[in-house]
Amino acid sequence: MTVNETGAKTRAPIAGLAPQGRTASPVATETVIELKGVGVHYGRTHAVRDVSLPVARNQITAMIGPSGCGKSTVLRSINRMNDLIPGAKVTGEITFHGKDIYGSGVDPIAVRRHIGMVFQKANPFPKSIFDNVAYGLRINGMKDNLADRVEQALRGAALWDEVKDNLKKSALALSGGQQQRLCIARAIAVQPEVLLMDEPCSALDPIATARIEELMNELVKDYTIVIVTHNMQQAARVSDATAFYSADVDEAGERFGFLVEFDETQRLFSNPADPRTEDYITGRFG
Ligand SMILES: Nc1ncnc2c1ncn2[C@@H]1O[C@H](COP(=O)(O)OP(=O)(O)OP(=O)(O)O)[C@@H](O)[C@H]1O
Repeated sequence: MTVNETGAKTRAPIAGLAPQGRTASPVATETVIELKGVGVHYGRTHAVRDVSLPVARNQITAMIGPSGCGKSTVLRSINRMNDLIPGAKVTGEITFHGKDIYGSGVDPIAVRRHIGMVFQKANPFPKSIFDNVAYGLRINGMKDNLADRVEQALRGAALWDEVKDNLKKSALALSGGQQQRLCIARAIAVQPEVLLMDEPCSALDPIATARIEELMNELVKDYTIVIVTHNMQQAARVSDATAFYSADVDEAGERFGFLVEFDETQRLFSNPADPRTEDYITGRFG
């Protein structure tokens, strides 16, 4: 991977993105997840409207945009985390390998096992390092070779060398960056296919942030990643595709978020199709 003058990384282009594919919903050939006309209500508020985009396998898809435009809301809809928020309702369709994750009979817990999540603030359980990583394995009945699985997850999260002699120590004694990598280990322990990351570095210093970004570049070889970030430079550095969201007010005076543009990261940052994207990435927004 290299970084061009816009700061955007240049890895293999997203399969299937046509050169003229400048619409909000270009088609990726190796689509793992697809959002089609997705909207999210919180009670009577239609907070996010009509989002359509594909998420390509073994790519990092970033979601950027101003505060309150619905990035986290959309992210949470991808593994049914919004189900846990009273009054939240998702409309439209979200497919995982072509299957509607909101279809009747689909178990949201099974969805979350395949599509894991890492949150903004590291949230280890008040348990040992080992038990944090083993937690999901135990509740998912993946108890065979538990120690090996925990070790593999900690290695995968680039934390093993730092904690291997202290696995019984409380996870809460780790630094913030280590705690976030522990949460990544906990998420990957159950071998999901997709990792959703909601501003995973926003509480971290630049060194810990760089380690997580490095780690993402490793993880994407095995996982498909969707990241929400406030940090445009981070989106440019780590992602392959970027979705830019914004917010507007409808005729009834209600504020709502929507997708402005989705494209390969390099192109979105160097030659955005929509003037609203350009205003945002050049700092002229608002
Ligand atoms: N649990 C909730 N209950 C009610 N409204 C919510 C809830 N979570 C988010 N919202 C509303 O949905 C809209 C989108 O919020 P969301 O947090 O998804 O945006 P965001 O782009 O991720 O913002 P930020 O960058 O500040 O995290 C906002 O108007 C917000 O107030």
